[in-house]
Amino acid sequence: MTMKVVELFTSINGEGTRAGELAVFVRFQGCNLRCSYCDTMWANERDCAYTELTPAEITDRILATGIRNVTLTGGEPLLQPQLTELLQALAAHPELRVEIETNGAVSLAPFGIEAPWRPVFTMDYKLPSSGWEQAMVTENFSLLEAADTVKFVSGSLADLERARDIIEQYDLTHRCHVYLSPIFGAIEPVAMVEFMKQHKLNDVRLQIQIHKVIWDPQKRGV
Ligand SMILES: C[S@@+](CC[C@H](N)C(=O)[O-])C[C@H]1O[C@@H](n2cnc3c(N)ncnc32)[C@H](O)[C@@H]1O
Ligand SMILES: Nc1nc2[nH]cc(C(=O)O)c2c(=O)[nH]1
Ligand code: SF4
Ligand SMILES: [Mg+2]
Repeated sequence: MTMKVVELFTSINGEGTRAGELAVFVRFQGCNLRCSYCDTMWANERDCAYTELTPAEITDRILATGIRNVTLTGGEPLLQPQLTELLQALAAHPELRVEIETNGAVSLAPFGIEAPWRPVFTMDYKLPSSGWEQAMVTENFSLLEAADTVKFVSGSLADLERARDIIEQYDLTHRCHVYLSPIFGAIEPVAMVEFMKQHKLNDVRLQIQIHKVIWDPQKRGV
């Protein structure tokens, strides 16, 4: 069995707790959502170009880069049937730090909660602008740990209000990292800072996708 890889590249991580550090990215094909703002919609299409690789081959390619931070993304990486096998193969190399970007619409329960190969999760909570809030699996919040992150990608004040409600309702700042990130180009970051100040959002971080500042925002493989 193989996994569908649409991109495998090294860059700086533009998002999350290791933003600014080098990371190797593995982007998988296919997603169960179609967020209005998705910047990798091409990777979601069934007929997009992908390479079929086994977990062992992906592990070899990651090791060959010499980079220790690994980000598994997509598309939606939790939909790959061999993900657990890949996580187990990567865990055999303890120098690797593995993180998964996931959309909040797939249960985290099968993915290594309490297992030695558990990765760090960055989980989105899809806000109204995405069009997919109804798909959120809120049971996932109780499976998150201190090293994990919940990210709210926001495009309006209504989104920010909703994010604030969810942070409060699930007491997220006491559970894990909490990030607000603008839908690129849709909302002025300054408006997000004003919102944070107005509501005294302690322990919440604003995050801007660094790679879209460094490179053309449409550029792939960076
Ligand atoms: C492309 S998704 C892939 C992983 C997974 N499907 C998810 O949604 O988390 C990776 C991250 O990019 C974010 N993202 C996608 N399009 C964006 C945009 N236009 N502006 C800001 N963030 C965006 C997503 O919200 C998610 O946090
Ligand atoms: N440089 C860079 N950093 C990223 N961090 C998360 C990404 C993603 O698409 O999940 C991403 C990405 O696409 N590029
Ligand atoms: S869940 Fe992630 S990959 Fe899927 S459409 Fe939304 S942003 Fe794009
Ligand atoms: Mg991206």
